[in-house]
Amino acid sequence: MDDWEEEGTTPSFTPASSTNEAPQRNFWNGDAGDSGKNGDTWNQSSRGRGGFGRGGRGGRGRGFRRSDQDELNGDDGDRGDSENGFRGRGRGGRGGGFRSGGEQRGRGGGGYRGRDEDILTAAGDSGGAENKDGADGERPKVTYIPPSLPEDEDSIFSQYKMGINFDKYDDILVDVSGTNLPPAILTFEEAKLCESLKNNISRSGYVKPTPVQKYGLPIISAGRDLMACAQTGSGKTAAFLLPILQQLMADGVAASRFSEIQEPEAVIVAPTRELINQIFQEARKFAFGTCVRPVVVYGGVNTGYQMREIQKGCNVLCGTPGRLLDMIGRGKVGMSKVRHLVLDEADRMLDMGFEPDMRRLVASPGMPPKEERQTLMFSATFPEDIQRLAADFLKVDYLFVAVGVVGGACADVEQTFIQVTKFNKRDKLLDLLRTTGSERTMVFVETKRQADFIAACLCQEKLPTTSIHGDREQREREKALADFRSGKCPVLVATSVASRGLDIPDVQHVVNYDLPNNIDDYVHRIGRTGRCGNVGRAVSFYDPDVDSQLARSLVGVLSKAQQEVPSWLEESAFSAHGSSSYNPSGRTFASTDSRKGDSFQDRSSSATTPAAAPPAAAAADDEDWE
Ligand SMILES: Nc1ncnc2c1ncn2[C@@H]1O[C@H](COP(=O)(O)OP(=O)(O)OP(=O)(O)O)[C@@H](O)[C@H]1O
Repeated sequence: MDDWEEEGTTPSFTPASSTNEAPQRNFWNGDAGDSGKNGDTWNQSSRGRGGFGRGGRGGRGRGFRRSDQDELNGDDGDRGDSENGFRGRGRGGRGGGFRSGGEQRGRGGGGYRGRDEDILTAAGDSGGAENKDGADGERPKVTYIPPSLPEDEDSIFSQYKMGINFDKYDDILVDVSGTNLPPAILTFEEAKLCESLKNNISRSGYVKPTPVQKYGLPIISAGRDLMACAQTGSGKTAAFLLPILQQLMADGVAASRFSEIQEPEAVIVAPTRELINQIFQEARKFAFGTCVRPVVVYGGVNTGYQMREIQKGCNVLCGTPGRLLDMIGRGKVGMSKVRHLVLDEADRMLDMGFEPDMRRLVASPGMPPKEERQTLMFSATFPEDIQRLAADFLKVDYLFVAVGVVGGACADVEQTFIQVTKFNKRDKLLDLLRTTGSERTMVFVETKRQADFIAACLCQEKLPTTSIHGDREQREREKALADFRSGKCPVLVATSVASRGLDIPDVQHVVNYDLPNNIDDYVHRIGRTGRCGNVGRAVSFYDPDVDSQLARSLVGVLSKAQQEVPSWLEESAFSAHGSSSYNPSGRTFASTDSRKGDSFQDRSSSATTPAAAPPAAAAADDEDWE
């Protein structure tokens, strides 16, 4: 264990498993840890931009830095079986197949952590479930049982307030491609939902559907497969939950305790524990008062507890991939009744980290083939290469819905950039946070240790701060989120583990202390604010020494969100990539169903509303900036 993480706490920052020495040192301006001088080492090890290229999927700057890899696979990856594990492409992961829990072997336990490295497991992440009752001999049994969820209606239906720009959703261009498109709905009434669902929708404060819901509901109700891309915070979760629940209720499914193996009708997967938990809570809300029972399984929580929850009856199983596969492997859930399979954050679920798990999931015993199930994919970003891969999981005639610019940032987020150096960024952060007062702010950093370090520094400066990252225990992660949500700690320092999907009310501000190394991550991170028609602000620290590879994509995102592009950023983009293909002018719309690149257009019809079809140059333009 790295001494960095062993001791000391701060008034409100208490990373129990990974406490650090920060309070004893003058970290803010001092020379410990990642400050200037030593920061060199720190930064070099953690910001190696060149590492882990994606091969075959280039062009979007989606390379993986060491820390990304670690974060992605260690916890963001959230393979229940491989927390903190290192996972590279094609590492074989779980060893495939479905063994019983007892047979599953440990993940190599322990791990090596050098001073400037995050955890690398000695034996990779092969095999096994996270909680094997100590079977691997080295990992302590996971005992954490999350607190019971509130049962009272007020808590269940606590609402995210619609913002002043909610009605502007109506102006966003929507492009649907594929054949035999079901007509979009304009109101929830048109969706022909059953009474209990309608009541739950109105109790949730939903008055009218967002664009992705207007198109998604009828498409899903018609039984079609769907790939949907819509901006962050625009209601994708309800877009898939409502029609699935409607279908289950119409079919009269009901949870039954009387079966040893539970066979859910719907399976939903998402890449992080917090996100899947959130989706589960949304499902629980919409299913309130009905016979449909959602259950959630994810890593970091006692497996026995989750098995007991499943055994109480399970119609909608929400899970992170590792724990879900573990439950299947243990024979606690069967897949033979699955009619709806949802991949939320689908581009991440099919990215290098999770693709093998997704393939295992669809190949798991009993899982109906794609022709016999409905597969739904949702995200705010959908790179073309991932779309092509996704087609393996979808029926040939799947529909593609693009709300606005595929991969575009939410226009309700005001994006600004500050040029920094590694020597002055901490002071800049402090200056910034001093002006934001008690505004709820998420600060994204690159590494887990950086998260602890910055959080400790901020606490030392009397800014109540907490942190979330993959080295924290699940109990701590959930506590950190709860403290942030409640406002006890209005600043949350996070790694990319918190970049996708989290829907936390009143986050006014996102700070990219370290910019991510790919543009999609940027779009998801800043999407933690400016949700559901609310406005938000994102401030990104741009260090020309390390961030220039992102400049061009950033200019593209800013332009397309009709935001001011700083001239220095434009220059940086220009010089980083040459002038021949540089085109900062943002189009207002681009449908990027990857099938349009080939002969698909001949086979499909395409509807673009409310405005005219995109200009023919749009596709080429899209290529330009990505
Ligand atoms: N029709 C609606 N009316 C009012 N509020 C809504 C509506 N649809 C969704 N919401 C609320 O908007 C918020 C954002 O929705 P959601 O989390 O589903 O966004 P998302 O598109 O999945 O975002 P992300 O891309 O970040 O995952 C939630 O609090 C949700 O309850």
